[in-house]
Amino acid sequence: MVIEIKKVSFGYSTEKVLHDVDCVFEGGGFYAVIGPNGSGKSTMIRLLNRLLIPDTGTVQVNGRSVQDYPRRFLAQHIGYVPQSGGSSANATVFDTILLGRKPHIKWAPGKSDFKKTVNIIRDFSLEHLTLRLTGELSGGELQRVHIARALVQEPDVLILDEPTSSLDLSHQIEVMKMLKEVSTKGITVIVAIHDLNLALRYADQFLLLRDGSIIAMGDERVISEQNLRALYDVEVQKVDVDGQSYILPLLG
Ligand SMILES: Nc1ncnc2c1ncn2[C@@H]1O[C@H](COP(=O)(O)OP(=O)(O)OP(=O)(O)O)[C@@H](O)[C@H]1O
Repeated sequence: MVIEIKKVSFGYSTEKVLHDVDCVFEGGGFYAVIGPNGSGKSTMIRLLNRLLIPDTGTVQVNGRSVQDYPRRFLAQHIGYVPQSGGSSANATVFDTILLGRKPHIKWAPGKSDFKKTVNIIRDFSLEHLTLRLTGELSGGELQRVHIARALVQEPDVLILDEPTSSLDLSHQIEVMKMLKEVSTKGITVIVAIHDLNLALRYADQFLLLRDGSIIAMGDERVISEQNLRALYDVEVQKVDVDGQSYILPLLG
């Protein structure tokens, strides 16, 4: 599934937040959207599944405007995990994750919906929490539950807004590895993320947003010292350790 943003501008009020944004997300890529606070990352990814509508320009899914698709189609094919994880009713972890199957269920969950739910719970090692209410979880546990719910939906495109923001180091790696794995199976993964080193390690395409405009897009070479200085006004060094690039901020 290919998603294309064509000459999109958007503002919540008269002031524009995105200016003439043009970019293509190809099927199976792992895209990291990077930029300072308020640069428009969340806004941009919310346009992809029609949570927001462009003021000008279009968002196209497989060559057709996203506005022309029925809601159910988008729910089946595009998964979205908002920044805060999204509100969920105070249901059990099991029911919350099972809800990810909702776009595929006619009137009641079938055997395969339960099986997929059990499998994803195992993949995320959430077995000990299945009967816990979501309101009783820690921020990181809840974030993993919401990512599991998005994965059980089996979308073609998975959009996540800062999916590792509440996670400890080992769970950050677990989640990014899992996203990498699903992208290798052909699912397009798009994450807004502040952690440049996690992005560099797992994503394969990078989109740099500054003040609502894309200043660079491409492979890991766009995460350059020069571009990061332009983005954050901070001096950094890009270093190589055993063939893997890392960004080292030079703290003043
Ligand atoms: N619902 C809203 N109503 C009005 N303005 C908004 C709304 N949501 C975001 N904005 C504004 O739009 C701009 C872009 O916000 P956005 O959330 O897209 O940035 P971001 O790059 O995701 O930031 P962060 O890294 O802090 O999450 C900001 O100036 C923000 O204040």
